[in-house]
Amino acid sequence: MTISLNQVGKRYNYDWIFRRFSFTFTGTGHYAILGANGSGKSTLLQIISGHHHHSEGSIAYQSAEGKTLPQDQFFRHSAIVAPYLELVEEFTLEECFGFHLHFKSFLPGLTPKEIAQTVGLEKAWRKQVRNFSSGMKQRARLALAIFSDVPVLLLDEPCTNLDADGVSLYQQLISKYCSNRMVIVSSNEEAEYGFCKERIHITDYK
Ligand SMILES: Nc1ncnc2c1ncn2[C@@H]1O[C@H](COP(=O)(O)OP(=O)(O)OP(=O)(O)O)[C@@H](O)[C@H]1O
Repeated sequence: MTISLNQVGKRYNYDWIFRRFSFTFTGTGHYAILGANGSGKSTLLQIISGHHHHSEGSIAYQSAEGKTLPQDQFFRHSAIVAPYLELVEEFTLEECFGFHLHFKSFLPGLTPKEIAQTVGLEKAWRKQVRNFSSGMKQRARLALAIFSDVPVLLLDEPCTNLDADGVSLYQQLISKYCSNRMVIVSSNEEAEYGFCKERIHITDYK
């Protein structure tokens, strides 16, 4: 997968958040988008994911086979973790995973129950999401994204609400399941993006 941004800018009303952002994300690269609070990291990630529109410039997506993908098809090839993405509160974890499987498959070789176990949620299998702690919800979000069989992972503050064990689990999952996929992390925390060789400072594009 290749994601090419050319002179991309985003404006809210009269305020430009960033401008003239040109960058190509390729293959199995691991990228960190860095910057202070409010600098536009999440906004850039949401533009890449297609959740937000950019105000100027262009974005092109190309599959590994060299086919151009329309922006509205990119979600089929990517998975996102972000604090603002809600899980369905009425579902149990089992139902949550079942619902997710209508849209995306999990990586081969693991059952949903094994995935729940891997992220420490085996006891929550039949519990409604509304009764999860904030850290349990984050573990569920991470599981749904990292175990999705997609070539691109977009991670916005992926360790939000995780305890020390949770952060260590995140790092293990990244190292075990993400070496052969593109990962883009928007973060201020070294523990979240330490594995990313490529660093992008959003403040360079003001
Ligand atoms: N819907 C919106 N309307 C107006 N301004 C917005 C909107 N969404 C975001 N912004 C502004 O865009 C700027 C960038 O926000 P963004 O959430 O991308 O920052 P961030 O770098 O991810 O911050 P943090 O590190 O705090 O998560 C902020 O000034 C924010 O107020």
